[in-house]
Amino acid sequence: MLIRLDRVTHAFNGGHELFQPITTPFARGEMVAVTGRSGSGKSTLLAILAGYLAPSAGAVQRGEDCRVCWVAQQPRGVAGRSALDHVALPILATGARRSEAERRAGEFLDQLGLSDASSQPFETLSGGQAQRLMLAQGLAAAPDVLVVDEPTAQLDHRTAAEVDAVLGMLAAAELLVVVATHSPATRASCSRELALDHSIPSE
Ligand SMILES: Nc1ncnc2c1ncn2[C@@H]1O[C@H](COP(=O)(O)OP(=O)(O)OP(=O)(O)O)[C@@H](O)[C@H]1O
Repeated sequence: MLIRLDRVTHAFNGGHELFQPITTPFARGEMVAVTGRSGSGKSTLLAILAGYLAPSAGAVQRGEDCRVCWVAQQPRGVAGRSALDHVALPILATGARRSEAERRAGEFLDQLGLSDASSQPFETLSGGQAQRLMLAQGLAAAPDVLVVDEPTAQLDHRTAAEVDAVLGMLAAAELLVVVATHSPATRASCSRELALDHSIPSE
């Protein structure tokens, strides 16, 4: 077990609880979809899982040395820097030599089908390539848990399908992947779903 939620929910600033209390374990190799209408608390739950936000109710248990990486909804990168540079950065941050960091970054790019875009500047990547680059960068940080917020929201059908396939592959690599999504296709590629639809009304 990597993370366990015990009767976790959240209310901002003394307001209403966003979703009914959740009790569930999360293990390696799982790919969990967090679903629900807009405002149901998907991003909030991701932030709780990532440890960025303490829930207003319930308890979160996290395995020792559980490394979490957050992949944001909007790909963010540095114009003028190559795809390879973006993935090498978290590896360099661990103290690796540049040659070693670039070799390993190349492997992550390859895994995500981005080998051909390795030397392309960030701003020339397509939406799908940029989203996959964010996943490659997240992986390069060697996390146990990859938290992914709406990875396919901005993508066309075909590119979204590519990203969904990649997410499934990551979970198969013994990571825990938790993905907030509105997409039925993304949900279908997950091993289970946490539906926040039965949220508590504000009245
Ligand atoms: N820091 C905050 N302070 C107060 N309220 C917040 C804060 N962050 C989010 N909220 C509110 O909490 C509710 C849930 O937000 P959240 O972003 O978790 O929903 P979501 O399900 O991810 O929505 P979407 O699908 O639109 O991304 C919303 O009503 C939002 O306005």
